[in-house]
Amino acid sequence: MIEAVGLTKRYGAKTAVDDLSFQVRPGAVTGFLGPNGSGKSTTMRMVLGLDRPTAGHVTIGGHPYRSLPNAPRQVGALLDAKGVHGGRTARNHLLSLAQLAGIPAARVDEVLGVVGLQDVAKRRTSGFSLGMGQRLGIAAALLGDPQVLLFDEPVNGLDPEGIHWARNLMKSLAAEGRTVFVSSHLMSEMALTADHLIVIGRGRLLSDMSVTDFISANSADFARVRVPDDGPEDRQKLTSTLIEAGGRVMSEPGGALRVTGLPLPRISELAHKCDVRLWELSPHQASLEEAYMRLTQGLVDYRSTDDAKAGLAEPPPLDAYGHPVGGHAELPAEPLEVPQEGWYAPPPPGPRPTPGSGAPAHPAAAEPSAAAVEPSSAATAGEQTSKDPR
Ligand SMILES: Nc1ncnc2c1ncn2[C@@H]1O[C@H](COP(=O)(O)OP(=O)(O)OP(=O)(O)O)[C@@H](O)[C@H]1O
Repeated sequence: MIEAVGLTKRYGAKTAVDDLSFQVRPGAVTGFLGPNGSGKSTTMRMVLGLDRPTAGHVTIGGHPYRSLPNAPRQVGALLDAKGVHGGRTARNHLLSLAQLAGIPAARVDEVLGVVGLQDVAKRRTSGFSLGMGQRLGIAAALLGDPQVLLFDEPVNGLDPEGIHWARNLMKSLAAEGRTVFVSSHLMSEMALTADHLIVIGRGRLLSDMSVTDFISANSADFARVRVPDDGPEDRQKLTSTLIEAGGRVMSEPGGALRVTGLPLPRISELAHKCDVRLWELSPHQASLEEAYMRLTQGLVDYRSTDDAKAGLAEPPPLDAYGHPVGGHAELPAEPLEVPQEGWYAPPPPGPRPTPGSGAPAHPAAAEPSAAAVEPSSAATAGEQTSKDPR
């Protein structure tokens, strides 16, 4: 088992990992998710003794990596598939790692077969594709037949067949009772591979639960409701009615409403009761990808200014004037004031301005924009390949 307690890493003013506590158990694949720069690699380097924590500690089987007897036989890791000596053949690269760790040469041919590189074993690694490099890194991690395995973005560069293979490999390693800790940006991939998820953002723990719990907690059914475009008052009236009936209502980009907590027939009934015509009433399920993006929203360091995925972000609620208010996902529970005039030019928050003061020209405009340790092996895990200049 890997156990982190209060794990913290600062680089000058930058806190890469912030008071992180978690356990990674044997017999399961644990996915380690977070946006770019959220601290996944730094955490893995600290697990492998390549970076020294600023505070807290992390152990494998109760010991810091550096105190483990014959660590390469106990822990295998793929951190950076590019960290291979390009002049060596794949086989020689693995042989040198095996020799350093006292692993018999026969194991090299075994792992080359496991990762499907037996036919290119005598080729220099400088000519390897990204996917071949990843496979070589995975072979290096498996070399010592370790009980604990860490893989940093192992499917990076793999083709669909390779991704499928890597997924099955992780699962079978876990089924053998090993501890498998895999980082990824891809929620969709982790949902298929992992049994347990640890999600971080800006170095902090956001979620630590089984995939099953994550699904039931995050992929709630919802209804999409749309009223005619020329009926903003109807939209408002329906929103108030649905909230009064116990529903949760959120604005979606494009003017639709996302309703949870009420079955479709009840929504239809309520719309009929308050005399609002519907253009759309359809059942949906929030995807895990969407749930993950919502979870990490606001903790993403690098995002394109026109990132289409920003559209998946749940928009904050709107106040009575159509402006976002902080904090909660629902529209305010109080019935909303429906301005009798000027709906298309709602006043900004604060003191009410005089009409025509430059507020958004349409309710939608008032909504938010959418709302290895050298291919790493156990054999090399103790080497100083870290960015941390100690
Ligand atoms: N040696 C270092 N010196 C200074 N800052 C660093 C160093 N290593 C990492 N960082 C910073 O720490 C933060 C976390 O980086 P890290 O590589 O751990 O994130 P990550 O989640 O693995 O990102 P990615 O998914 O992009 O690989 C980033 O802001 C990064 O710039």
